[in-house]
Amino acid sequence: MAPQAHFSLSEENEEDVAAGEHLLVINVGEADRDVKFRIQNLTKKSESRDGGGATILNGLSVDIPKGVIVGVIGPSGSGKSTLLRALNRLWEPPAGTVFLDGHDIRDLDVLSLRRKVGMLFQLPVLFEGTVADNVRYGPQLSGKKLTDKDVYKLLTLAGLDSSFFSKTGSELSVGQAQRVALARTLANSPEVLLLDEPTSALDPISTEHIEGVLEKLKKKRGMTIIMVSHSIKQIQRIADVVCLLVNGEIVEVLKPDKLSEAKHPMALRFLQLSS
Ligand SMILES: Nc1ncnc2c1ncn2[C@@H]1O[C@H](COP(=O)(O)OP(=O)(O)OP(=O)(O)O)[C@@H](O)[C@H]1O
Repeated sequence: MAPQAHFSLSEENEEDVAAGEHLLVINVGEADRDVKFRIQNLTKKSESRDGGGATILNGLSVDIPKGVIVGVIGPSGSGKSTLLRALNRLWEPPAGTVFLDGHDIRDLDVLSLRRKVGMLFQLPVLFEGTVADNVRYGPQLSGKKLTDKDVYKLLTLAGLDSSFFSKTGSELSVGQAQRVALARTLANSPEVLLLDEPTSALDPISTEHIEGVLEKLKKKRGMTIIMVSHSIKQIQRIADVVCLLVNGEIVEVLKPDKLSEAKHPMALRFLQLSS
């Protein structure tokens, strides 16, 4: 059964609060649920010659539990993509700020990190060659050749039938290409999926397909999914918890059906204008 998501501002952990860390805890109603990602005082400034760049992420701290779908929403420029990109080192977070299963991601081999933590972007970019070539790409990098059957299985998982196997990128709609990109990511057997507005360029049917796949991945494989979306409705359909990001800080963590209870003035304004 899907966890009953609820949120608490961490009065539970006074030591952490005293240390100024982990003020926000995502609690999914199971006390011993493992933390998949621990983000601890993550800060990023834009680069400037005088060293005094603008703050993009501002001491962000949050624990992401295993096997949940976390929605990340917030105004444009609030740092959502920057946060996602830190989690598989598309930019290097400072040491001691991002932990996967308790390991500082800076200490992990970057390619194996990216296999474990797959990412899907707003617009799919397929490599040259067939759909099957694309799906085989990741495992091939680590010396593993997927059989045709493996490829068919992955296509099915991503909601595509066998007729797509030999097609090339130019023969696909954006929605179909996004599902191929998903199959290609899933070929690496990731434990976490980072999704940066994965359906914003898709029609409602393709969107429904992708959302269905994500829910299945969570339920059947216990995958942890962190999804940035501008669609409050989408977040309400599939997320277990929602992080509201404003000016590089997570200002609220709420259940999707409790978004109207947000207290932060900017978060409230954003939610009012988005609904
Ligand atoms: N490498 C960089 N150098 C300088 N500034 C950057 C860099 N990357 C992002 N920014 C700035 O950081 C801020 C946050 O950007 P980010 O793309 O993370 O926001 P976002 O919340 O995902 O926005 P959107 O919803 O519009 O996609 C923006 O002001 C952006 O211009």
